Amino acid sequence: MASTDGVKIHPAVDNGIKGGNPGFAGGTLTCKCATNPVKVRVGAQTAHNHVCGCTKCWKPEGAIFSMVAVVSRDAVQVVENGDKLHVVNKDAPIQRYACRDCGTHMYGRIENKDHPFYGLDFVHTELSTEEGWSAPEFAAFVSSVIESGVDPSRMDGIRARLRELGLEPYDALSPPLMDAIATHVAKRSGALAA
Ligand SMILES: N[C@@H](CCC(=O)N[C@@H](CS)C(=O)NCC(=O)O)C(=O)O
Ligand SMILES: [Zn+2]
Ligand SMILES: [Zn+2]
Repeated sequence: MASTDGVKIHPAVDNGIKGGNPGFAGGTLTCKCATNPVKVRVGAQTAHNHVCGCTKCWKPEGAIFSMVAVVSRDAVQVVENGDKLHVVNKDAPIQRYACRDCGTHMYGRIENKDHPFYGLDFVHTELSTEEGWSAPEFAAFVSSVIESGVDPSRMDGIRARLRELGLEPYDALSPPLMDAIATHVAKRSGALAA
């Protein structure tokens, strides 16, 4: 068994995971700027919260994983200092709106109506002080942390720690989400009845 001593994943999970509150109805995300922070109101509970090891998702200082959940785009509203937001990469499927001053990603949006997750925005609920957001359920794109410079020799310990936290590690999304994507593709191609 690989040692999990001192393996850090993300501040929101490193000391144990707090359960979400099903009745929770949303809160406000605030960027890291000391003055004039960007504020984004998320007016609903999130779903499919997970930690993501990919290089594209925003991570807090020192973390090797991001924590990211989805919510209906209709529930997401920029309420303060939206002029500071810019899209990190206009060509990516997920357009991530980041604060120009502190770099925090405030929400990610899909504009391609054919994308399996069209209609959902991606948000980092740790940016809110409210409690009750849906808890992370699994770990996605785990092998991708190597692309950010994590030594491959650390992977056994990282996967063991994720399992210890109850975050089953996958190298893409979780099987139910991968199945949902494949079903969407098969219905579009006609391989499955729409
Ligand atoms: N190995 C790649 C994986 C990137 C990736 O596919 N990320 C997933 C999970 S967030 C995705 O859906 N990306 C779409 C996007 O970045 O727009 C990396 O780490 O950069
Ligand atoms: Zn900022
Ligand atoms: Zn990601």
